[in-house]
Amino acid sequence: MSNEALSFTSPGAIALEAIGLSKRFGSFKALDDVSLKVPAGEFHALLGENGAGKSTLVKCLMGFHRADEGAVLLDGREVSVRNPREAQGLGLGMVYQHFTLVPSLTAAENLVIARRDAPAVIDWAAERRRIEAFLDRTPFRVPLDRRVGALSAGERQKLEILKLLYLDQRFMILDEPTSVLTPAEADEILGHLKAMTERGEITVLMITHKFREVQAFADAVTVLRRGRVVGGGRGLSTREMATMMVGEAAATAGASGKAALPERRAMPASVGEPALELAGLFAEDDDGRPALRGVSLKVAAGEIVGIAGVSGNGQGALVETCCGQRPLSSGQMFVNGRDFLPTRRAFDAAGLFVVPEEPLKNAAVAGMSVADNIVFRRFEKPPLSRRGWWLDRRAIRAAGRELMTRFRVASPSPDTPIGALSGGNVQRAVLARELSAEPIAVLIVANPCFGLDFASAAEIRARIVAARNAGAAVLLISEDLDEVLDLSDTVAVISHGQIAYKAPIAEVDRGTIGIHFAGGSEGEQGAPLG
Ligand SMILES: Nc1ncnc2c1ncn2[C@@H]1O[C@H](COP(=O)(O)OP(=O)(O)OP(=O)(O)O)[C@@H](O)[C@H]1O
Repeated sequence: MSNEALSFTSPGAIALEAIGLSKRFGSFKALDDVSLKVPAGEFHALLGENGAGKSTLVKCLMGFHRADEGAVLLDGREVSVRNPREAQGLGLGMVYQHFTLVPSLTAAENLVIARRDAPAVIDWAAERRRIEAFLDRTPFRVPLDRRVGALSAGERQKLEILKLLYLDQRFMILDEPTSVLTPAEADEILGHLKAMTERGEITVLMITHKFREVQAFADAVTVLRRGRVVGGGRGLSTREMATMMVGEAAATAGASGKAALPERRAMPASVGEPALELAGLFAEDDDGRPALRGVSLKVAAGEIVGIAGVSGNGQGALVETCCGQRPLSSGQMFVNGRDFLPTRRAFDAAGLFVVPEEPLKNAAVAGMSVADNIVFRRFEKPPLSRRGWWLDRRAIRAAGRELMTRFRVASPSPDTPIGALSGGNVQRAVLARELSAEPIAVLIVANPCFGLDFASAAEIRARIVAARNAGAAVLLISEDLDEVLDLSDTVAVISHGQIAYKAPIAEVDRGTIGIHFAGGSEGEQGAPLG
């Protein structure tokens, strides 16, 4: 396979240098003269706020995009990477935010089919020996015979990395590799990678928004801002990195992620009907297995109930059933004491708003413009439409533009298809649509800050608390335990499709939550808390 191409690089870690890379999308310059040097065996972090150009840069390195200008050197020799296959042949591999494994195959089968030189007729016994010998040389352990669909998120992420190592990728690009992991899983995986860099076996370039990980694992950082390199180096403090990313004033407001939270107004003392009540929800996943097994929960007006848990314990199904995207096998949902059936009309009548996770997939139309996506829920109402059917394009554009400014959605124009925005900006646009409505009686949000840079995360969390202060009942479902602990009045843990624990925030301690997390998803060894 790649041996020929790899022959000019040294046997261990590969050094990479990008010189003066520029990339335009139409008239928009996503990368402007970006240079980056990652010596062999370095663990290098790539930072930048949402839309700064991080993904564009690594996509140019991996051959998904062709840079308009600039050069890439591997071990000092210029290479031309025209597509990801060529990147693979040169020893460049990438771990994506989403998993790329085949869920119905076992871990071992996934490794075999990943090989570019996999034979048409596979000698499974020989392959097995080869994989076991390979695994002996790596620190990562995964159950080889288990179907990937039954692996925990941590095990899947290890397998993604093993796949690259199996393919002899010795320059590894990681795009927010820990976003689906518990802090302990993240530390384990990054710790192994760090040790491998120290032994000179691989080089790592990691995109992350987590300063803690940068401080703990990275040897050096490069910071991008609006498509340009604005700083970097070794031994930088969190504050120095934050300032490079967003500028002095914003860094002061948001570096801790907590500073910007508005003061909480006391919850109304009279506890009448809960604004949202879930009563014994049962639902199945796509394979007909139980996903929700009797979820019951009440959320009062002016309260945030935060549901924590290890990824894959029913969070997705819970949000989907509340949105009407997954049928209930049994159970009932009440809003303000009335039976609620999730139809478009019922959402508006009840003042119920939902921000699901992966908003581009679940809450936006990728090919439609940013402005249209933002005003989606108000199309047929004045002033965006007259007599309920005549759409006023100019008013839609103006309303879209106004919300884009308020929620700081960075887009070349209101007419740009939302699918072309960076992940963080899609998130902001969907939040702009759901959080700008008045009044919000019930707000359901899932992983609202997933993939957001620290300043944006602080801003979004502040908006959620503001909605609560204004009287909304908020159901927050988040895999970020710190987020749940920072925002919630009441904390619950979901495990195996059931609410395993629930307590007011004042009575919650991380140890108790850890015990309830530990019943986590299949294959999970418990999910210790960081
Ligand atoms: N295919 C494309 N067409 C048009 N514009 C694009 C395209 N891909 C990226 N962009 C724009 O380039 C800019 C940089 O996007 P990029 O995805 O590289 O940012 P990022 O730093 O990775 O952000 P995030 O942290 O939110 O993932 C954004 O303004 C984005 O809208």
